[in-house]
Amino acid sequence: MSEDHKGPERPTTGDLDEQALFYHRYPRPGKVAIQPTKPLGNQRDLALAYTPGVAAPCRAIAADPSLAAVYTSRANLVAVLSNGTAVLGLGDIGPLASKPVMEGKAVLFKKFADIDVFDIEIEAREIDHIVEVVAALEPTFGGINLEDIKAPECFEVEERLRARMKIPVFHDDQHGTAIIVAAAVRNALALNGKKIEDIRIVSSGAGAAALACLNLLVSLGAKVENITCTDIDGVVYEGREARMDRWMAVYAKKTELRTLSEAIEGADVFLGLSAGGVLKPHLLEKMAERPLIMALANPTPEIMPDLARAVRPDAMICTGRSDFPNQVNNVLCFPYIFRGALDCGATSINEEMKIAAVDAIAALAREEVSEVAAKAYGADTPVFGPEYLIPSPFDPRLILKIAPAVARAAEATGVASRPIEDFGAYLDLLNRFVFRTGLIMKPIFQIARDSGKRVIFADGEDERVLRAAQVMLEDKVGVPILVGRPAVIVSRLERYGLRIRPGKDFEVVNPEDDPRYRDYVDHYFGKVGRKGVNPDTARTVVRTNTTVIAGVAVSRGDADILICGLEGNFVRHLRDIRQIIGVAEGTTKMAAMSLLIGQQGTKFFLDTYVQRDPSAEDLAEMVMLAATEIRRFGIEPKGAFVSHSNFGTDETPQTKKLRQALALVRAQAPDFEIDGEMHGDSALNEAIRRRVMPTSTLSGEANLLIFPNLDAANITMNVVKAMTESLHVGPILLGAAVPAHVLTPSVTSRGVVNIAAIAVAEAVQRG
Ligand SMILES: NC(=O)C1=CN([C@@H]2O[C@H](COP(=O)(O)OP(=O)(O)OC[C@H]3O[C@@H](n4cnc5c(N)ncnc54)[C@H](OP(=O)(O)O)[C@@H]3O)[C@@H](O)[C@H]2O)C=CC1
Ligand SMILES: CC(=O)C(=O)O
Ligand SMILES: [Mg+2]
Repeated sequence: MSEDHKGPERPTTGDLDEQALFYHRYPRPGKVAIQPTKPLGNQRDLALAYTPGVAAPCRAIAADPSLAAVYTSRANLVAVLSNGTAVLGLGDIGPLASKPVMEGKAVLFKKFADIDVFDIEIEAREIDHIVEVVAALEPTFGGINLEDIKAPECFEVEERLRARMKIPVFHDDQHGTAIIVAAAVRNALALNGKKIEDIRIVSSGAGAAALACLNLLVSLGAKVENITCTDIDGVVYEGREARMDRWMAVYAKKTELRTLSEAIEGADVFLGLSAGGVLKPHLLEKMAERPLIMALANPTPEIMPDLARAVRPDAMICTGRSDFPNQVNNVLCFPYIFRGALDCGATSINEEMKIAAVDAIAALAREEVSEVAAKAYGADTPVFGPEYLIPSPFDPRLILKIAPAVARAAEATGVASRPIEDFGAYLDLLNRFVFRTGLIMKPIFQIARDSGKRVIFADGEDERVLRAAQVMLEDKVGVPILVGRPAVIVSRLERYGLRIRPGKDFEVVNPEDDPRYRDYVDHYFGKVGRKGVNPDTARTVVRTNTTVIAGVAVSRGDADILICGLEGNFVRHLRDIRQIIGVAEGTTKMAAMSLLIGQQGTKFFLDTYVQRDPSAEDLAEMVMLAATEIRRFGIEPKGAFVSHSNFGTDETPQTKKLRQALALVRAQAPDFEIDGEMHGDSALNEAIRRRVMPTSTLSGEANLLIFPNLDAANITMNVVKAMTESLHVGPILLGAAVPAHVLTPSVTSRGVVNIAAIAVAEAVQRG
């Protein structure tokens, strides 16, 4: 055990090296560890995981090797393997010193694509030796990611391994880099109007990355005669005596040019995959109009972007670093190309799969950025252009676009040994990984789709609502109506790069100027006139309180659903809804349910926001409302009244209330699986419950937890949410006369879409 929780004080200076050393050292050395995926808590587990039980999967695999994908982690396990001969731009620092980079790649595989990795650093420099070591690893892995092996050895190593192994072998520095470079070049050309067959390219570097990039650009249309390659010895020309190999020789031409300084004259693209600082600013003056400067050496680029920008304000500039725009780095590719390849059991990663990845990445940069993705970009939401040629590595859409495209290409070219049968289900799976809400929300979205139900948003100027409105329109989940000033809405839509426009795509209710204003005031006064509101106040309120405006719209039938609460106080919004919309027929009070979606599962909590101290009758009523709501998710509710008392271990007014509520629910719905009062662990664990109450009418795990009061429900929900990093969907308001929901200010735009879909589904089912 080497965990050191205390450690020294964090570095106080901004020195990146010092901070990086601290990061790598504490609280335990390194960046990765192994995480078991099965329980190992008792003798029985041990007998299954290890001997004698483990013999069963061993025998099965011996009889049918394809079952390794079923009984072991092989199909999701990749080797990140290096001999340390070209570690970033640090050069030949050896395998041991390369380990932090390989651990780093392992983390990226896991974080971005849920792929498990063993980082493997080998002491092997000769091609034969490397090939033998790697080939011998085939039984362990679903794929091999070669990393930081220098040219020219890397080319032959990869060629020979690809021929020998029946799993993907992919040299990331070559192909991962080439895929991103090709996507960035394609998008840059779309902006500067140049054609790939006409552009002149000069490379600094003729190693693994540079040559692979040039090769891919050639296969996409660039002309070999328009490419000049340079390395540490200057221009690669026909007949030169300095280093030359068959891979470089492709680009060696008859030329009098000898230096980068000469070769860069008139170039449209500078491709730097060599070493820090080799491109002097004055050389940029010689490049063609609107050049593309790709200074991709790590950690220090061939030229720093600010120096390049000072000389060539018209240039599009990319680096390999995270601290500048346009990060052209293979991290945008390798997690996802392997995700797609592993998921279809690809036996290799071929040209078609690489080009599918290029297409997907290039197209993604041109799409609008979702709010989830916008978080990846910090304060400013990017819009496709010179400063945003390719997506950020944190863009959650990368996996959704690249992995299926790669898997399809694998299948089309006959290298998929386990073709994906249902791409819709596959996308759901990827979505679940990305958004976690994906699967449980699916039935709701299905009910909501194409319904045409109109959802009015009281906070129509809010960025989250604007983003949600675009998603709703694209996914046909209801028709948004926004309360807000049209000019503000338009300018914000433009700022966030959203395509929808008021009037054309959705309706706006302008609080400052709407022809229905007088009617709305009359309607509102009719609802609240005898509740202490005079006509003057009503006029002011209908100008200024957007929840009231939206409530009146719904009450008059100008909209079907109300969503509010992104700003302000929950209780005040609820008061407006009570006054204008009221409770549903046959219901006495509203309540609020929260849905938490976490790695450990999905749970509904009741009542987390509305009723402070509900009576037994109130509880029974809200449970019945909750059950209807939960069934919309395609889930059969299983309720537990939770308490400090476990099946009568204590007698308090609260426990009596819970028992009465249980009796009332049972009387109304004898088939409802519900029981109580019980401890929280009894609710979630059948074995624990059966020990104290063998005849409990609840089987399995409760999914609806009903609390005796607001404090207990809200506190528990928030603690669970924070401890399990669960996603909160809701609050889902139960019992309003028409679907209406009060969100909380921390909601995300995805949260807005989720609640809108829930409300639309409710409106559809209510008819
Ligand atoms: N942004 C990204 O995603 C990626 C960036 N890279 C970066 O690209 C660079 C090269 O990596 P890789 O191709 O794997 O390594 P290689 O060792 O295979 O190639 C390095 C190339 O750069 C040349 N070179 C080295 N120093 C100079 C110099 N001072 N002037 C001109 N040329 C020079 C080498 O020439 P010679 O052989 O004659 O020494 C060789 O052609 C590294 O900085 C790496 O970090 C690599 C992969 C991905
Ligand atoms: C990014 C990367 O793989 C490199 O610089 O080597
Ligand atoms: Mg590398």
